[in-house]
Amino acid sequence: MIEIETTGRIEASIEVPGSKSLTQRALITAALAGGKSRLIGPLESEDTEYSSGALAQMGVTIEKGKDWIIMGNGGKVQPADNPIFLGNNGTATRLLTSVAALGKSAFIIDGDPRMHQRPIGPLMSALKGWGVDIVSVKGTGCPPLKINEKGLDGIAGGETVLPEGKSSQYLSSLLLVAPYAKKKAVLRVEGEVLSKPYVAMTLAVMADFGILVECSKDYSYFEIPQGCYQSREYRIEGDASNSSYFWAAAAVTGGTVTVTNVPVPSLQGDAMLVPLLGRMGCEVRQVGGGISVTGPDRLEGITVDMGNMPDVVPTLAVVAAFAHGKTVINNIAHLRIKECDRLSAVVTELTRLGANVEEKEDSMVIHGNGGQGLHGGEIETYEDHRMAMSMAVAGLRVPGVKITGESCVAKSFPDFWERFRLLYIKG
Ligand SMILES: O=C(O)C1=C[C@@H](OP(=O)(O)O)[C@@H](O)[C@H](O)C1
Ligand SMILES: C=C(OP(=O)(O)O)C(=O)O
Repeated sequence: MIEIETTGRIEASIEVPGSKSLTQRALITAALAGGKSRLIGPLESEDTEYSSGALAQMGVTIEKGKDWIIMGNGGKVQPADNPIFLGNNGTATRLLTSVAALGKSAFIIDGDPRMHQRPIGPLMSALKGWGVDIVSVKGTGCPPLKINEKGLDGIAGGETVLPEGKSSQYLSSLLLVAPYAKKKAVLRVEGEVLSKPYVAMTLAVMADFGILVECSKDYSYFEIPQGCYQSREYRIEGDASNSSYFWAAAAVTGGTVTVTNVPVPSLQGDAMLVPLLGRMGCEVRQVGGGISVTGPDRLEGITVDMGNMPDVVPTLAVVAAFAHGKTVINNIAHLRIKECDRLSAVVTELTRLGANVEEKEDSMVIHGNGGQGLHGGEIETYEDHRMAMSMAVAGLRVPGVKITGESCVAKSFPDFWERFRLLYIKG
């Protein structure tokens, strides 16, 4: 357990580790490329360890130093001797399922008990439409999965339908492997696509590695050309989701924090948290290659649709607890299928600290009164890194906030606590 210390106005400048989403995408495109790629500034964490380990099981050579060197296999995925275990890494589970489907042998994709509750049925259905043999072992539409048990070979391609876009990871997964289908791949998506900026990020990384996808503006239709990714040197942006805790620290203490390595514009949709902090009263500026946030004397509540940036909802909710007036966060039902049921967890833990918060089916309402009446407490983190990191921000203003299960930050930000401590321990 960690107890956070309260502090006055924070003045800090920080370089955050590389983006989890970009690292995993670039790993996959580099692994499927022909030739040698170099990733500059990749994220070293539990989740990226799972992804790179899985790709190594599929025969890809990855040398990890400060940069990562990847020898691409040109799309020739090798058999894995053992099941591929991905913990609670939703991104890798969804993205690498399709990579395994490119292989000619059987694969088992598995994860931890929470991953056994996180759906993947819509992706399975779309892959079946491309001729892939894939089953959910327990018949739950969740992992573990068996792929290619009948000895079918690769992805046939043609047209398929993704029946639901509640996780953008289904769509990213299909797009990343589609160039390697035997016939040109076409993809139709039914229903609203949530977390859209992650799809844009996938398309951008594919383009950077030489594959240009044609699509409709609303992401309901895609045509993916056949081809092979081109190996290259690729620089990973700092992680915007993980920067959010530092920007939020500035917002709630009335100080200034500059994150030096999340650029404007960023490939990461979560960088759009910054304008939301601006709407709440913060001053936001582009500084060199980074973004600076200064907290105001008085934060104001806002109404916002966060369907496109689920991972920074806990951060905004914590800031809202220090604002004046009501903050309504809409369109966030997909928070319920993350590392934990994050919608419910955020409401429960903010309530534990004395905040007035309502949980609705797909939204939450925070009734802020400038942080008055908030008090300390032992925060449960539900093995969810974002719960731990976001609730720590409250402890900068409220005495006695203790974070239990703090090691869960290893998923995306192993040295988070060392860096966060620098905000309140001086010298
Ligand atoms: O593609 C990605 O890298 C991610 C997509 C998002 O998931 P959903 O699309 O399931 O909302 C996000 O929550 C996750 O942390 C990373
Ligand atoms: C939801 C997250 O990750 P994933 O879906 O990859 O487990 C996250 O990092 O907040």
